[in-house]
Amino acid sequence: MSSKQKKPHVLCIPAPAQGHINPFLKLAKILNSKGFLITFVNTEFNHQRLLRSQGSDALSGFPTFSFETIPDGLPTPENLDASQEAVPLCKAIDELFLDPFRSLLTKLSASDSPVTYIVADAIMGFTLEAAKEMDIPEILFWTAGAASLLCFEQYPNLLDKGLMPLQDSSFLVNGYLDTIYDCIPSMPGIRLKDIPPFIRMSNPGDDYMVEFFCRQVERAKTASAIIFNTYHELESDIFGTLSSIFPPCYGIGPLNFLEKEIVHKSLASIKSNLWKEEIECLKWLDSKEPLSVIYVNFDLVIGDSAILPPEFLAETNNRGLLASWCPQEQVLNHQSIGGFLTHSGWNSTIESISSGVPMICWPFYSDQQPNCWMSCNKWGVAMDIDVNVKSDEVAETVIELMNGERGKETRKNAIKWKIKAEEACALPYGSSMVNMEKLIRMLQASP
Ligand SMILES: O=c1ccn([C@@H]2O[C@H](COP(=O)(O)OP(=O)(O)O[C@H]3O[C@H](CO)[C@@H](O)[C@H](O)[C@H]3O)[C@@H](O)[C@H]2O)c(=O)[nH]1
Repeated sequence: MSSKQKKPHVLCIPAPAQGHINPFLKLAKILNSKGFLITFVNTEFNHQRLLRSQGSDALSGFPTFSFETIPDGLPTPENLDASQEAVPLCKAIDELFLDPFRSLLTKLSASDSPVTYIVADAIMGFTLEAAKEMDIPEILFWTAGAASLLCFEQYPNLLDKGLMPLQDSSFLVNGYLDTIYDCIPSMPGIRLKDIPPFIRMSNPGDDYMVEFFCRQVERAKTASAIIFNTYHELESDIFGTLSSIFPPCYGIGPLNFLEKEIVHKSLASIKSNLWKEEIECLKWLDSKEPLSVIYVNFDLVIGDSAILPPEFLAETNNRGLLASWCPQEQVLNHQSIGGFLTHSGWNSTIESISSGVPMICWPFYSDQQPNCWMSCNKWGVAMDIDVNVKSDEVAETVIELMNGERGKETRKNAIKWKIKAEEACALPYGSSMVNMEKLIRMLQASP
């Protein structure tokens, strides 16, 4: 047997969206640097997007790291650079992905180096079925924060208790959503409005997402382990509650820190941005005073670029810069950045925490509401913005974060959690480093 054949072979399969591909690719590069053969599976649509944004050679020529694709079964959208919509994508995942995934596994099984372990996105629960059929062990990766998994796990309880869905849309604004929901022991004080909002109103799209998440959460209970891009100290009590409901759960993040520590330089050209990065913004930031810039990114590129009113452009000319896709981790680590106005996607949250940058959270949907709640209430690293906010309140919050007393406190907390994140990723006994070693031993132990 050649040395290549002796290597354990891990297949990594993220859900087909930017916020899932990013942490998965970091994990895959870490595992590859630790000696694993890697097959990374994207949808054909996203693979083509990666080739367009990264260059046609960027993903090939790595002897132990290869990319494979499966079709998503969806019609090709008109705008090839738009995010795919959540409901049709989740339906496709549930109904169309299993067969092509099975065929891919069969093909790889017949090769010189069959797959020895699968690491699948927790919302790609269908993979567990194929893995079972082919007797390949599987670990799940929940790419959001650990707290959000607990919130989704509450969906059946919320329905059983009749707390959700709301009777009608008046309940969205009559104060009902401020009701404290005291059923999650490690999240005391969480309100109904902080629960992922698919469950609020009954309509075909949201009802589907509720069913989808209930199914994925139930399946996740049957995996051999679940990993998270978070660190134990950040969510220690949440991990305590998770352990009574789910298989062993491990925080192995922030992955951007472990990536820096472990990944071989030879893998540097493998990147996950689906959009081309506009790196010129870094030069612009160089010209700004320390802690003077607020970075705003909502990361919701669904249609064409936003059209901003000319008054806004005139007002911000010379003191603002608009970019459509930036190197976010570098931006957050730039000394001129004093705050981050974010939609509270988990990657943005953990990247901001690991850069010591305080946030203003303006969550849109899904796990973003619990991420916002944790950021503001548990970690004190953010201030939140209400959905029905007026522009002068946004301005007030930004000024408070950048210059006010509350802002100072929030920045102090953000720096504290950044230091704890560094400690979690430190060799040899940081909690995430130890968990990563556990994961590696698990993946090596497969038949
Ligand atoms: O100009 C940009 C904008 C974003 N990013 C990166 O893109 C990722 C965005 O991820 P995230 O902040 O998690 O947002 P979404 O893409 O919206 O993430 C989806 O997936 C996440 C992980 O499961 C969930 O937490 C979110 O709710 C869900 O919308 C991050 O790594 C950013 O660094 C850039 O590099 N440049």
